[in-house]
Amino acid sequence: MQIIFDKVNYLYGNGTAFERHAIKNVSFSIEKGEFIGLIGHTGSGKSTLIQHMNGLVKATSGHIYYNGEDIYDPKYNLRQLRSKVGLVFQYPEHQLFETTVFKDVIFGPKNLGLDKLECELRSYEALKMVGISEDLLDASPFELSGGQKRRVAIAGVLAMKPEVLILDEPTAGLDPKGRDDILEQINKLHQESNMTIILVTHSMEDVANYADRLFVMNKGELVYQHHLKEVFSHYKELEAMQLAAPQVTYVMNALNNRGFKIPTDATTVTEAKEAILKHFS
Ligand SMILES: Nc1ncnc2c1ncn2[C@@H]1O[C@H](COP(=O)(O)OP(=O)(O)OP(=O)(O)O)[C@@H](O)[C@H]1O
Repeated sequence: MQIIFDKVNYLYGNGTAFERHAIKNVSFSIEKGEFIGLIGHTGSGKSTLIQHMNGLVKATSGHIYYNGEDIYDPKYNLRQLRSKVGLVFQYPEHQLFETTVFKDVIFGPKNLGLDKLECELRSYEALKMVGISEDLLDASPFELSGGQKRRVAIAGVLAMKPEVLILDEPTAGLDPKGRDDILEQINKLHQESNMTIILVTHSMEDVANYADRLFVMNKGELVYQHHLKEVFSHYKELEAMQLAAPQVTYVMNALNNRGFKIPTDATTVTEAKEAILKHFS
């Protein structure tokens, strides 16, 4: 699996008085098994960018390659791309509509035209992956808690067996426990099945805990696409984009500025604790 964007531009309302240049000359590649955190201020273009990845939105100019194939080639099978690149929208539970949890999850694989047994197996597997227990399979999705509903919605995408899972703000509106549960499940999927994950979030702490590389969007441009530690070392530039590094980056830099020669690249509380203990022992 590989996704390549080559100088992609997108204009909403192209050629009209309402024209808006939402994606500006964006180029990158994503390899199999990466966990990418995608961050950026409101309106920076994150949602527009991810909708290019499964062909929902077509670039105004530029090229996108999936496994080396140009997705804008007239012969390219976009339907197949959509089953390989699973997109979980913000508040996906708003799209639950079936009478039972199981019927909702099996809807996607059925739509792919797979045989009944395969659809059922995939649905059981997907529900297991997101931690929904068997006693809930016949429940109405509307009887579930907010976190459970969201997990059912994610299972519906996983049942299509995507190679890439893109999640747009999967923790929005959940309580702290619901947030942690969802992120842990996503991380487990990444670790156990080496699934490529693209996580859109406003939380630096979330990306610091889980992502390998960080994509930072600012006013339609992709300004960083590096390893976490590299990006957070530019915390002053991030602030200028109305973003911030994780709290520990500030603590470590403040300690350093006061003469404690501690490495400043810790991104999680655990790493910071270890660096501080090492310094003082
Ligand atoms: N349907 C649309 N028509 C016109 N302009 C749009 C449309 N959707 C988004 N935009 C504009 O395109 C730009 C990028 O929007 P986008 O939703 O991709 O940003 P975002 O980073 O995902 O924001 P958020 O964090 O609020 O979800 C913004 O300036 C937005 O106003």
